[in-house]
Amino acid sequence: MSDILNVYSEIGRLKKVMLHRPGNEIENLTPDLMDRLLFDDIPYLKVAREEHDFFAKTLRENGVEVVYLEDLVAEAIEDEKVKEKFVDEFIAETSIESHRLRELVKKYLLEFKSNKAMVDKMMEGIRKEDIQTYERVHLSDMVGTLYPFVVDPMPNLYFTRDPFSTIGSGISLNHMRTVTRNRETLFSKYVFSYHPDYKNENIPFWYDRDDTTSIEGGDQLVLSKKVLAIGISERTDASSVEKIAKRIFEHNEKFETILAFDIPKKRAFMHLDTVFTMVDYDKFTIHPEIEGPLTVYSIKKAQNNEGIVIEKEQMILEEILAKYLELEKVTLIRCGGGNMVDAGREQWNDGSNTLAIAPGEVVVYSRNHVTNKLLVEHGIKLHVIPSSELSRGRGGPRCMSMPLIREEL
Ligand SMILES: NC(=O)NCCC[C@H](N)C(=O)O
Repeated sequence: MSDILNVYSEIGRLKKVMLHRPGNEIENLTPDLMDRLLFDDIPYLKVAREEHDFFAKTLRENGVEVVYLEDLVAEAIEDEKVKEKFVDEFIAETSIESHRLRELVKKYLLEFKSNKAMVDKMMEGIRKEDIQTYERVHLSDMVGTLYPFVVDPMPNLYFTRDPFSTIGSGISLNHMRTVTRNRETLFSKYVFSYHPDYKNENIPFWYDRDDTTSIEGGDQLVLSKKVLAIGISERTDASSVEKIAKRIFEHNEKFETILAFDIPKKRAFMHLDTVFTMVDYDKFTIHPEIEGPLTVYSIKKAQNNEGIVIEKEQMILEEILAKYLELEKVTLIRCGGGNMVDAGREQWNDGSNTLAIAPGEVVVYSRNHVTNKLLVEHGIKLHVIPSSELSRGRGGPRCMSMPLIREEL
């Protein structure tokens, strides 16, 4: 077992997890930007942070080591050359066209007192006035007059689940559907390429941010050491699932089957984990609205070890899961109890997006009381966290966490 990265299930006791504490990027979210930056409302940062701190405390109190993305990135760029390369790449991925402004932004960033302060600023976004105050320049000839930012904020960073995922002892460094979220993956690239904990570990990358088709972490579920589930969704292309399957099989990882869940392409169901999460060995939450349209394909290594074989599964979901997880029976716990009104409301606020910290033990949002009651009735132990502001970004406890190490089952 690797003690660096080890995730062979969704439910094994969580030992180490990566989070991002919501930062000033939330204070740069404006109504005009919400659509492009994938928010439906503007969270109140002070309360979002309190809620997030409660989440982190809940995890720590249950024996989980919590590390923060922003700290790992700051530690990864200690070497001055790496730091400069990082800043150059970051700037190359902004929309700044003027050479002079690029140089100015580079100088501005490199003059921050600490790496951590610089990284926080990169995440927060750079307003025009930040640069104007720093150096008395007139920016209107360089960037659109009315647009307030030189560099856009990245408000989705607190959803650490998506830009990369730990799968087995490797990493899927994802290529995201949208420009705004793809920028986030640069931070993960530097963590796994340059952080002292990871740089000499020969970590296999199952996917790379330079791949051309998209795949996001909310669609990547590790059901067991033999089975992965990957959503084909609003954010993940079918061809990405085939690509990652080939790479994982070629590397002789333990996984034998990838179940591709083709779900409706819809904002509310952007990733598989917004409608389906594992809560115990044989229990899952599910949003009832996907059960009708859902099609599952199994992907396996070809007999001669060359390529993959894809088959459409003909059974109902409970039977498919029972077959591949080698269980007698699987129970699906329906979001909102299957009532259309409760299900719709609670799925929208991530009622089916639970984070398992041990078999039968999950973190959930307080607001989804109908689904939470049902989980308890099914014998699941709940760790309930406040959820007024965090939920405005359309993600729940699983979306806000990236496991690095889980105990093997
Ligand atoms: N795994 C997840 O479902 N993550 C939630 C991501 C929410 C974010 N606002 C997004 O649209 O990407």
